[in-house]
Order: sequence, then structure tokens, then C-alpha cells
Amino acid sequence: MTDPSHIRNFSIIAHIDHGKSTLSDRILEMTGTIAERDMQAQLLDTMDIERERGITIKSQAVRVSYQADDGEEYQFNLIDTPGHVDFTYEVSRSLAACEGAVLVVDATQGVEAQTVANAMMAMNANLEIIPLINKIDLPSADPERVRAEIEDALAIPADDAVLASGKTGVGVHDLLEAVVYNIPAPTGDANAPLRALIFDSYFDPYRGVVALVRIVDGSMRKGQRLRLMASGKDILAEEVGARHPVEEPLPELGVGEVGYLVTGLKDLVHVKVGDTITLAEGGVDNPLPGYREAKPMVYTGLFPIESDQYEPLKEALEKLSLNDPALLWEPEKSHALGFGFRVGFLGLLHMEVVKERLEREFNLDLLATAPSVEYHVFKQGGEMMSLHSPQEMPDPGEIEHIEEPYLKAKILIPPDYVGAVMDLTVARRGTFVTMNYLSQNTVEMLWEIPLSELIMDYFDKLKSNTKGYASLDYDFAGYKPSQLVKLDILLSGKPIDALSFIVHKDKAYDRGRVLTEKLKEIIPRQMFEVPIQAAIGGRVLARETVKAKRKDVLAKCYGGDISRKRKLLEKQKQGKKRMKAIGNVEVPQEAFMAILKVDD
Ligand SMILES: Nc1nc2c(ncn2[C@@H]2O[C@H](COP(=O)(O)OP(=O)(O)OP(=O)(O)O)[C@@H](O)[C@H]2O)c(=O)[nH]1
Repeated sequence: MTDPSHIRNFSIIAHIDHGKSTLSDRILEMTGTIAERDMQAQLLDTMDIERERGITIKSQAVRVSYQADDGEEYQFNLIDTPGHVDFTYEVSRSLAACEGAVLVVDATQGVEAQTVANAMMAMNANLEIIPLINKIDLPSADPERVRAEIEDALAIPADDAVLASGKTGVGVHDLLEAVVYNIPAPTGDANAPLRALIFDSYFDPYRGVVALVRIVDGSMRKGQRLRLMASGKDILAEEVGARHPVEEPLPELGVGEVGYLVTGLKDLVHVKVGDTITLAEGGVDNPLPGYREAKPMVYTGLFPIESDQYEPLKEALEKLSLNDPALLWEPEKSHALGFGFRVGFLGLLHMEVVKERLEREFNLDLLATAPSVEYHVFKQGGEMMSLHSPQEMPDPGEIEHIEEPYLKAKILIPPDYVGAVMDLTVARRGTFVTMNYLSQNTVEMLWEIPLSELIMDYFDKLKSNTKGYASLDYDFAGYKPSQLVKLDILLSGKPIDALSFIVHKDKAYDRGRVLTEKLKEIIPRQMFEVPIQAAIGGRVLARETVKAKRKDVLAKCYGGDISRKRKLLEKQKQGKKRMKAIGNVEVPQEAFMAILKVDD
């Protein structure tokens, strides 16, 4: 057990890609936690997908010993947090376990939307913030401009901001010293009964559920009987210890320490992140303040391409949810696609990551329908139903009104792009709220925008309309009434439930027209003509036709070049993987996502 005066618990927070993970790697290396030869880039990003995409999805906690210039040895508990807005809730959990935060700002990019959002979260959690201007090795780095931006935009004094490069290691020693001197040591009552905060949890196939904990009062020992206060569940502490990041068992965890607890439970539901752990006997009555639970924002249908993969898909979802409380799912049946699941995600990135994991780690071929949000449909007579899928939409005659989720969106841009953001966001039914200058180079615009519009490729459009300068952060604002209708897509005259979507009345015609044009490009020619129609109720708004196939594909090869012929067949086969026969029409995956890509 370390004396709390020699413990420092901190998070590293930043806008995406500003270099948190690289900086964490360097800290592990420079404190000798990981020998250089064992160093793998982005060590804390343990999931394959995290490493490949260079993004952090799950928070990670690691304990580091640091021999400071004052000759004393300190225990640092460093918590790497995700930067993407989908995973904001992970950041808030991590912050609750810390006394301080290192706010990383890229010296070439300056303050961006999630820099502001994360800094706000850290301030609200009363953390001591150490600003760090990163990537100063880059020729385009402009630390003085960024220093001014941190002060103007965030009101954080930045005279003493650490100048560093996670890549070369310069400035990292300064950072470690700043952590010792600026971040307060944890305080807590060692003699009081145990109170510990669960800030993360995961499922270990051999040991069951492991909770990551921060001890606030008292201590936690192996063999103790403990109580999870929110779920009322009693457990036996099978093992406690610290992560370096390899787990090292310890006899006990004391005040201020961060570590892990092997709970012996087989189910993640009882181990709620944000819950307080106390003693089963003689414990406390008042839990620590919890924090917000993750709630899915977008829903999509996931269907196996081969119907015999339904059970394996269910098992895979069960396994993934063990480790991802934010993932919600229920069975869904589509006339067009058969049996599958409606799955709720925190956002589009979360959705992509989960789909990719299901396909890669569980070897499944899946078809995903276009993401949708949760609508509130008020029926005549007052009953409210939550709609996760356009297919569940009641008949218009039964509906009194519909409400949809809105977001408060914050967009940071250089002043030149205000007009471009206005045009795009108004076209997406956004309502302008206010705008102010954070600094000479940065304008902050606040908007209210329907979530359904945001998930339709809004961010990519925003980026391309502002030459990549815009950054975006958002928060749930609440539900508002909206004039929404269900748009059906018909192939060969039959409505295809899995292709229908919900759209604002005023946009229905345009979106229907663009979508039928897109589908005409996407759906391959078949042996017969395929009419594509967009309709509301029985009224057709737009129509296109996929012409019948004229020749055999192989005819193109003139019988000569064998390798080309093989390649062509190979290509066809791969294409097939992502196709699903709906009636007698082969429909590729892109058709389901085409609605997200309609231009305004
Ligand atoms: N030149 C230079 N590049 C850096 C430095 N730090 C990080 N990078 C690069 O910047 C990119 C993003 O770095 P990451 O460490 O993955 O950023 P992150 O903030 O952890 O990103 P998320 O986990 O996705 O939020 C990578 O390509 C890094 O190689 C630095 O100090 N100098």
C-alpha cells in the first residue's frame, strides 16, 4: 500500500488524434514500466481494431512508478481515455477516478471541439488541469498560438503549459514532474469502512467479471465479502491488484489507489460502472455519486447473410455485450432479410466497430440496415411508443404526433467557414442558437439539430465543406415534435421493409428521388428489369429502373485471358458475400447505406 501523499491519479484527455495514446506509450516507456523492446505502438489500445484504426475505444488504467527529481518514488495511476464523441461517457467515468487531467492539445491544430468538451468535463469534475502542447517536433507546430487559444477559449492559464512531443519524448519528463507538483494527492479516510468507485469493468473468459476501481475510503483486500451498492449484490473479492498494464495481484488496495478486483461474477449486469463497492458487513450506507449511464443513440438491423448464422450471431452479441454495457439488442424480423437483431449503439463509430468485430472475431457475414434513431410516436389516445425501426411505424391514421431526438451541437471553425456551416446545417434542419469568437482564429457555433440528420453523413460533409477545419461535439438536447413520414422503397413493385426509412415531410420528395437514383447505380443488373420506387403510403414519389442484363460477364473476356477470367469470377464471388437475395433481386450491402449518403 502506498501512502496517499505519494499517489497521483490522472487522466489524459484530448481531441481525437491529438496524440494521447502515443504520449501514454512514452510515459510507460520513460518510467520503465515497459521495456523499450516490449514496446508496441499504442500499447494501451488493446483491441485489434483500436490499433489498426489508431483510435482508443475503451478506457484503460495503468499503474506506473515514477522516481521524481525530489528523490521520492510516486505511484501514478494513468487512465487513457477515448477521444471520439461516441465514447464520451467513458471519459466521464474515468475522470471520476482522478484528481487531475493532462489536457493534450496538438500544436499544429489548436483547440478543437472535443478539447473544449473534455476540458469542461474535467473542470466540472473539479480536476486540476495540466495543459500540454503536443507534437512540437512538427515543423508546422505553433505552440504560442495554441497557448493563447487555450487561455482564450478555455480560460485555463497556459503560461506553464508543458511543451512536448509524444513521438520524440521531449517534454515528457517535464510533464511527469508537473504531475507530481500540480496534481493533488488523493485524500480519504483510511480508517473508515471501504468505499470504492467502479469506473470500468470487463469480462475475462477465465475469471469472470473484473472491475476497475478507485478506493476512496478504507481498503479492499483479497478474501473480503463486498457489496455492490446499486445492484445489492454481495461478492467475494477473489483477487485485487494493480495493472502495469499486466495484472499484478496485491494483498490490498488502500486509500487513493486505483486497481482491479476479480469479482467472481459471470455477468456484467451486476457490476454497474459508477456503482460504489463497500463491505458486505459494516459497510457504508451512502454511496458515492454515480455518473451517467450510456444510452444508445442509433439503432440498426443486423442480419446474417446466411440464415444458419442467426444463432452464432446471437451468441456473438451475447459475448460482446458482456464487455460492452452500451450495446443493446433485441430480435428483429424482416420480410426481406429474415431473422436478425435490432442493435442499439452509442454512435456510428461504435456501430462500425461492433459490426467489424462481429465479422472478424466471430467470422460472420452480416448485412446492416441504415441506422435509425429512437422516435417517440404518440398514438391517438395518448399512448407513446418508442420506435427503433422504421418497420414498426404504425399506420398514419393511428398517429397523433411524432417526436424525434435533437442534439445540441457545438462546431468550432475558422471564421471564414461560418457561411459554409450555415448552409449545410440549415439544409439539415438545424436551428442556429448562437455564435462567438473563442479567439481570433476560432469561432464557436452552437446549433440544435435532429440526430437523424447528423447520422446522415453530416460530419463528413462538415469536414469537406470546411477543408477539414471544422470540429464537432454534441450532447443530447431532448425530444421535439416533427413532421415525419415513413418512406417506402419498392423493388419490382414490392415494398422492401428493410429499405424503408423515416424522413421529414419536406425532405421526402428529394431524398426519395436521390435514393432511387443511387439504388439504380448500386443494384446490379439482373436477368430481368427491376423497377425501383420511393413511395409514401401508396403514393409514388420517384421511380427508376435497373435494366435487364444483356450479356454474360465472361463474354467480355473473349475466352482468351484465363487469369483475367478467374479474377472476374473471384470479384463476383466477393461481391456475392455482401449481397442478399430479396425476392428474386440480389441487393448489395451498399444499398442499405445509400440513404446515409444523399446529397442535399
Ligand atoms: N509528429 C508527431 N506525431 C504524433 C505525436 N503524437 C502522436 N502523433 C501522431 O498523431 C496520430 C494520433 O496519435 P494517437 O496517439 O493515436 O492519438 P490519440 O489522441 O490517442 O487518438 P484517439 O485515441 O483516437 O483519440 C498518430 O498518427 C501519431 O503517430 C507527436 O508528438 N509528434
